[in-house]
Amino acid sequence: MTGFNILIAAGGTGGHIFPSLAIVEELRELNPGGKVFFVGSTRRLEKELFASQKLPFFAIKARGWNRTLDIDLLKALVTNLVGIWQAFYVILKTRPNALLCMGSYPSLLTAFWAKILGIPIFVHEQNALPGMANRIVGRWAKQIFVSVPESKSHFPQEKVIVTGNPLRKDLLCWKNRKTEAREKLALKPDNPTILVMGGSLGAEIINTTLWKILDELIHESFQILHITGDRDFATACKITSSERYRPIPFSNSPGVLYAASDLVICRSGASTIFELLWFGIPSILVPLKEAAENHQYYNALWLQKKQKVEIIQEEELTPNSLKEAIKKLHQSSKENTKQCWKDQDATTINPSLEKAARIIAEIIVEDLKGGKSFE
Ligand SMILES: CC(=O)N[C@H]1[C@@H](OP(=O)(O)OP(=O)(O)OC[C@H]2O[C@@H](n3ccc(=O)[nH]c3=O)[C@H](O)[C@@H]2O)O[C@H](CO)[C@@H](O)[C@@H]1O
Repeated sequence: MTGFNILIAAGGTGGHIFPSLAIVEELRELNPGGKVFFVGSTRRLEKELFASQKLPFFAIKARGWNRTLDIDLLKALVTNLVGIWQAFYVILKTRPNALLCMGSYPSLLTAFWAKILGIPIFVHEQNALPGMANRIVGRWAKQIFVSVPESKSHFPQEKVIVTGNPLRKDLLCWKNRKTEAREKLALKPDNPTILVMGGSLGAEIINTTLWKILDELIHESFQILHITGDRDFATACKITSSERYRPIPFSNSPGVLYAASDLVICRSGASTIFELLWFGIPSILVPLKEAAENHQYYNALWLQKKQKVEIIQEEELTPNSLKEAIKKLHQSSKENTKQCWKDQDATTINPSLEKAARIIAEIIVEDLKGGKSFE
């Protein structure tokens, strides 16, 4: 038995890629001798991420389209025509026994060939409101894994399994380790600590609003860990000389940053939401308004039902509204428990988070053992 070739289509943003990396960690154990390949978009994030993990990666062209007859539709058509042949090349080159689609347009183009060639397709959807690519691919899929039950109704029900959202081991292992995390980061052990981040690409609007209240926060003894994204990092380094402010361009291991923090200010992409749930950290969420069909807002509402969340819509994000939200969460934490800012450890709200990657990998491998392969 030499193992199976599995092709994972995950592109565009970290939100599709990071859960797939968690699944790969499990596939390595369950599918020894097998190979995992990735196909995604031509963005820099993917190339760098997969190269750093030494994972074989193919970049193909793909993009979404408007449903109106205009020049944009023509451009999309040309791009996707090129992409679809690139996807065919990837399939020929990797000869996969199965395709796992994590969402995004490259996965749609790759799934098109898998469907024609009879390669079993699996889908994982991270968001409460599924994206268009996954909604289409879901019709061709053998099994659909979803992070939350709320997205079930958008897919053929009989194929759906609610698995939770796969999180990387390197992140899972930092739960309930605040003291150690602060030591590792050389932070003060008792000062309230805020982690500020955008999605996988950073968020300019969050960065600039934070900078306007930074002096006040520092003065009130907050320590701030700020993932700025590459673009704003140089500016962030010049904002203050206070050692209570730590700008970071991007972190390959955000687990330690979450673990050290009492409050997170961020976007509400799916992976971020589940990471907040895992750590049980109160958060201020600023949903990305231009995200398809406003799905980040629905992600934020979903988390709000489970734990302390203040939602600030982009048009309402001002230095004042941000300050008020921080004050509110800080205050309520202090009232709830005297220890709160020190040891606000998560209760395990969703135990499947720990197992999501394993469950998905197991189902795919077991299915392949019983099924026929593409040779
Ligand atoms: C613009 C857009 O359409 N964004 C979508 C994209 O989000 P996007 O990739 O921005 O956001 P997610 O919250 O899903 O994922 C971000 C991931 O990046 C990681 N991270 C971030 C910063 C850092 O320095 N290091 C690091 O590892 C986070 O830990 C997290 O795992 O995919 C998500 C999942 O389909 C969607 O919900 C988002 O709406």
